[in-house]
Amino acid sequence: MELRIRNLSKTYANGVVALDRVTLSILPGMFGLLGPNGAGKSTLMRILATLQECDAGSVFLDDIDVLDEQDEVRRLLGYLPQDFGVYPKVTAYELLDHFAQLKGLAQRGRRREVVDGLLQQTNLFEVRHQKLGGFSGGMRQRFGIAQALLGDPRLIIVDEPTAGLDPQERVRFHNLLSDIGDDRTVILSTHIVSDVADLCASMAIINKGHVLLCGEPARLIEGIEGRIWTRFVTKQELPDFQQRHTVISTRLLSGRTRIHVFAERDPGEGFEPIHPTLDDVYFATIAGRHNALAGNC
Ligand SMILES: Nc1ncnc2c1ncn2[C@@H]1O[C@H](COP(=O)(O)OP(=O)(O)OP(=O)(O)O)[C@@H](O)[C@H]1O
Repeated sequence: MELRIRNLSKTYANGVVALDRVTLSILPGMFGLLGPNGAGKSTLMRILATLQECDAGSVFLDDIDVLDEQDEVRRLLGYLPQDFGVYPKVTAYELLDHFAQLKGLAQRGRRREVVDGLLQQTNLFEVRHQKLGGFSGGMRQRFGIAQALLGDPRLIIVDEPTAGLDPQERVRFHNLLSDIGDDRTVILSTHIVSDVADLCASMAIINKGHVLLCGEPARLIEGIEGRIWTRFVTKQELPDFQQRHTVISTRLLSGRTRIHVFAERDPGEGFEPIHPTLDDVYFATIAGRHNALAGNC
């Protein structure tokens, strides 16, 4: 299903503008919503999940008015919130079975089939009789996906799902998300660039409530080819380079500081050109240096 968000705005009672005329079109497949903490991602996800009201704008899922026809949307929606809590003293099977009942799966045999199927799909079948309190972060997140998939939703929203996962769990979780994104619309909100680079066919970067950039990751990377330059600097040299160049990122590499700068032409001073990555797209955009390619959001 296609999700069309138009001029969506939200200001909290304390005056914080969390979303400012956000406009995005999201097609089936995996869509990455990338932005730093506080960018407005969770606010947007909660509004799309019908859990929070906006001040202005419209959202349509095909021809369903998301802001108005909430029951209809909830039937089609799976949501994994950022702060997904579980009851520590019940088992994975028991809690999923409980959620399935809440979703309206009344018939016991059918419910068992669905619950077993989801536990298998999320690789939790072997541990289904263990208490959720003993689950690792990765297992909990996979359980979160299992509950989000109840009712076979067409739109799935996952909010910062990989934060805190170890590398192995992250890969496992990525594989799971990639499977479910095959035939559904999945929105992945994250501040981790590699989540989007690994998984998403299309993406947007959001900061301070504004959509700064959107498009296909590969195209966006092509768009800054030839404009990212790198060199090592000492810690003492760094402030001077930051003053004279548009330094978009600094990273320690084997104890030395490697900087990336955004520049239309060779900045000299020993800088070398490099092939950009999605990290460079992200940091250049957040630094306010790269919004010429906003594309058709
Ligand atoms: N209930 C609230 N009342 C007031 N301000 C809020 C509320 N919820 C969020 N904010 C503020 O709105 C802005 C956007 O927050 P939001 O949680 O949507 O961002 P985010 O991109 O999801 O960041 P994070 O990853 O830290 O959750 C932030 O400045 C935040 O402090």
